[in-house]
Amino acid sequence: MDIEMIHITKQFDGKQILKDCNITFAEGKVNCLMGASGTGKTTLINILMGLIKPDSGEIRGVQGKRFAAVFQEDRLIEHWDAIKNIRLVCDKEITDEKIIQELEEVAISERTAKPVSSFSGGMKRRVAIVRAVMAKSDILIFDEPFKGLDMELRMKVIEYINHRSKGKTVIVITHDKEEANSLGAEHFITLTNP
Ligand SMILES: Nc1ncnc2c1ncn2[C@@H]1O[C@H](COP(=O)(O)OP(=O)(O)OP(=O)(O)O)[C@@H](O)[C@H]1O
Repeated sequence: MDIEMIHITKQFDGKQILKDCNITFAEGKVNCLMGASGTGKTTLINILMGLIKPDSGEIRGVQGKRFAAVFQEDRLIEHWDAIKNIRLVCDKEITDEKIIQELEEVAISERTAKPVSSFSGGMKRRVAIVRAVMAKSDILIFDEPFKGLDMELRMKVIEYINHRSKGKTVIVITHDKEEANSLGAEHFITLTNP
């Protein structure tokens, strides 16, 4: 079943951010959410995930579904190593070797047992991406996931995501249409100011 967000409205401090917003995300496809800064893309996905309550509106197609997300911030536990950060969301039977193998796919082959506080911004980003991909989920959300990654790493990470998110409903927020195309986006939604 597709995800439907129907008549969603949201105000912050009296300012209307989302006004009667009607959006469908196609099930099992890569959906690309675009729009200028401040049009409420992050707010919309926070509402979708149940992290923010809308002022009004309805959401269909998410009952019993599990979300995993890469937010604009990495949201890692800084004093934990990469493996432990990822393990937090994985099935118990996933081995350290498997996690290391996935990290290698995004070109992290050293420091996996060191606190992520010692990682570069781009390394932290990739740990956050692997963590979301390895989490048990039906709906995978990426909010500007490639910030801080150079072109070569970006391509590597796109390949990794494409390979590992097959069959899931993917929602990616990006300003870059080419990036969306490389991720195989088939469904494009553009938010505008109300
Ligand atoms: N918790 C909050 N309290 C008050 N205002 C907020 C809050 N969260 C978001 N806003 C405001 O809502 C508007 C939309 O923010 P949001 O982050 O959803 O936009 P966006 O489209 O994701 O932007 P960007 O592309 O820059 O990430 C902004 O004007 C922002 O300042």
